Amino acid sequence: MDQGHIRATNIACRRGERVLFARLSLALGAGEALHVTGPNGVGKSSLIRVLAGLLPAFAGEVELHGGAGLVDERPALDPHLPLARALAFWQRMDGPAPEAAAAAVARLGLADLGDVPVRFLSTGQKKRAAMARLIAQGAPVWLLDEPLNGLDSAAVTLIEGLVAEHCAAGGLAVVASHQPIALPGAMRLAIADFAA
Ligand SMILES: Nc1ncnc2c1ncn2[C@@H]1O[C@H](COP(=O)(O)OP(=O)(O)OP(=O)(O)O)[C@@H](O)[C@H]1O
Repeated sequence: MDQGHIRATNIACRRGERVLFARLSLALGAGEALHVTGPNGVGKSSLIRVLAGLLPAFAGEVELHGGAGLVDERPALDPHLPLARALAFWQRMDGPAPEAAAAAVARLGLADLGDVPVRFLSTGQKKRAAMARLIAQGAPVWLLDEPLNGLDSAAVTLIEGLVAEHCAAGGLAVVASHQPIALPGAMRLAIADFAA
């Protein structure tokens, strides 16, 4: 995997008329993880979108090196396609590694769901499918917005393990989660500390 890094310097985020946070800086390199915490509405998703380049920072700079993969609440896969075809589409777009894609499908317990249209998958199955796509992407930088939403306890443990493995392999992860997530050695950032 290529090495990635991400650095945000003195960023602020404005949504509508409100500045959600300001003077927020962070830096992560290979092997590091950051847990972004805070209550509903504090700006966790907004920070992830600023880091992903999907939302311009109101102030400050974001530098991201290496490919980035994003998993958030938005649909990751075509809802009309059977799961296997939806994943294969992205694997052709993203991925040099079909073996990694197949291994991810098996690891995430999706192997028997290949014929099921994505729109019929349960909330937890959709989240696991989004993670399978992310793994097959092979990007060093993972941006995860509430990756545990809708997951049962076994799937929570699985996602925690996948993030740990990604970091152990030299990737990095920024994980926004209002609920606890076991990320050994992770830094923590409470967005409320940067309220404007
Ligand atoms: N496009 C928008 N225009 C105006 N306000 C917005 C917009 N998008 C989000 N907001 C507001 O910005 C605030 C932060 O939203 P955000 O989704 O980043 O919070 P969050 O910490 O991820 O919350 P949650 O834990 O509920 O997912 C909220 O008050 C939300 O209503």
